[in-house]
Amino acid sequence: MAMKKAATAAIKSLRSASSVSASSIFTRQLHAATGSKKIVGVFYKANEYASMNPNFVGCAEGALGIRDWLESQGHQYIVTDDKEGPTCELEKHIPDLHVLITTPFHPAYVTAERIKKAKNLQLLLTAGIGSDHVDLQAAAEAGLTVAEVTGSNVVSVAEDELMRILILVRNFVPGYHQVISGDWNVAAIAHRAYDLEGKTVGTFGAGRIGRLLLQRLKPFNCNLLYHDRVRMESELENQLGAKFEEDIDKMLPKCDIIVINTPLTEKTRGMFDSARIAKLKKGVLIVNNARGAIMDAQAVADACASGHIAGYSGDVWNPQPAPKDHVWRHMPNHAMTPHISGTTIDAQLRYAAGVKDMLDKYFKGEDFPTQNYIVKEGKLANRTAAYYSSRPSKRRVHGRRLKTRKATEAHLSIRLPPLFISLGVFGKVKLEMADAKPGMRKPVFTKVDQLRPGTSGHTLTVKVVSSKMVLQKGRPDGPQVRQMRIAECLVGDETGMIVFTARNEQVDLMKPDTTVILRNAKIDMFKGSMRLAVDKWGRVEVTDPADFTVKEDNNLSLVEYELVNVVEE
Ligand SMILES: NC(=O)c1ccc[n+]([C@@H]2O[C@H](COP(=O)([O-])OP(=O)(O)OC[C@H]3O[C@@H](n4cnc5c(N)ncnc54)[C@H](O)[C@@H]3O)[C@@H](O)[C@H]2O)c1
Repeated sequence: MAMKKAATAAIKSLRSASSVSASSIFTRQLHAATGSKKIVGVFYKANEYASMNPNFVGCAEGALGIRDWLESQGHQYIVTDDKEGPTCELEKHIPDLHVLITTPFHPAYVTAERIKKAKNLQLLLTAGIGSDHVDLQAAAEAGLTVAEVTGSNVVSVAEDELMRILILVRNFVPGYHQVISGDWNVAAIAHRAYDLEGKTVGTFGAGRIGRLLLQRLKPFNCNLLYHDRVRMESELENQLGAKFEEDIDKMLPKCDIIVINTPLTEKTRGMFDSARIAKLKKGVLIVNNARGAIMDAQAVADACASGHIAGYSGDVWNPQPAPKDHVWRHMPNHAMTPHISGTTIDAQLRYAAGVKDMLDKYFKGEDFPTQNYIVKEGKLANRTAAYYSSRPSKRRVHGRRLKTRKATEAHLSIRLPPLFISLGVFGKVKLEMADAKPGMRKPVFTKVDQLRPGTSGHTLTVKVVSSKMVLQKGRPDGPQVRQMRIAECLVGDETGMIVFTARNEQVDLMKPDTTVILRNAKIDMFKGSMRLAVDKWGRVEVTDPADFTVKEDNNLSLVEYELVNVVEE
């Protein structure tokens, strides 16, 4: 009950999300204090399974594989699964912890009350995606930073959704039970088993997971629909073969299968109530790996009982762990599991790497990757404010300067950069953030004019046109431990030119007329324009001179982008 209240409060309190202003809040400076930190992690306990796989880092015993690393730097790291009630282990550490790492799979509900008690708290990290278990408004008011590992388990969830669709369409679960119980009754399965081909599948939400699902569904020759706050670029729509539906209530009744892929917000909480469900096709199948509370639990159970919903599958519940008497455990035609889709071993390694990367940046006073912020030092991140805003008609997106107010969303890359993590005894593991594939991925070379805001993971061959040192701190033989040098370089190929920000040793490589390969480069925005950079996950390599002439009259860094309001109809 307490957990339910906390989650409700988290969303309710966001009603005034857009009214939180930097001046009205008490900001606990994220990077102000140095020295030893007390870090607490709350993860599910694995007991006898903990030692079965050295890469099982997502459990309490595995502790994200960062214990040795943290302790070697003098930090205190406490890990528990005990998260409920006034005497739980987590509660004991609330008054003096600096960082709290939580996960959606075993959510520690971070209520306003807990935040108030946590006087030293600076940073809340979600190992995974979805921070609705945190009272974000209270976190913002306390000046905290909340960040998650955006993109870390999107492939895991999209694959799982595809599996659930097939399980429901084929009426798989009763067949499995027959085998276990010694039965053999083909008719009991076959009378309601179908092919996926030719069915209409609609996703409510087409962000990272929704798009990956559409991509995976394309070869099945379905009729693919999507509804989202913002329409994709038409090129991406064509690639995915999906049709945009502006009105959710016009899309839903067309669907044989509905998949939920939006966050839980004030707007999506309880959206699928009995009235909306009544308007769905009789016999509809629903897959929901997004959040349990997007559904009215009883309405779903009733519709499963009446047959209006012919099958419901997902891994998310409200609350979690689901109580033994949760109505979804006992409704007919369900294929529910505990919250597992986003915590495959591959996903664990990715979100562990993401958490480690953010902690490292936190200790060094560096910013996190922009897309990870949910609340940044007391201010709701743009994305959060847009999703959670109580004003239904507006959304801020990053887009090219547009003549009309109606914009398509800037390309949202679903290819995220590779991450490397040193996992203590497990050694160095190569990780791909979103499109994980075993082994090394062949780099795909990009041309300069294909670069877009908000993208990363680019590999390009460019010539250095010019290089100008803009910052130099510390001498190699000086008292500072670290030297810092930054040069702004113009680099380009036959399609265009862009400013590349070179740091430290990179500066030495960026000599005019040199040809370099920039591996895993990313776009940073500086005063509304794009700049290219290569951080520690990428590489700058000098290569053989290229034979192209740089197209100097197409300087992408001179194109100004702005945040535009997109009016939803
Ligand atoms: N089950 C799991 O293990 C698991 C793992 C990861 C994520 N998730 C859930 O999936 C959700 C989606 O993840 P993602 O990475 O695709 O996020 P995302 O931010 O990339 O995409 C979310 C999409 O939902 C859209 N949206 C938000 N509010 C909307 C509204 N009211 N109406 C229409 N569209 C709306 C956004 O525009 C965006 O395109 C997460 O928020 C999380 O709750 C679950």
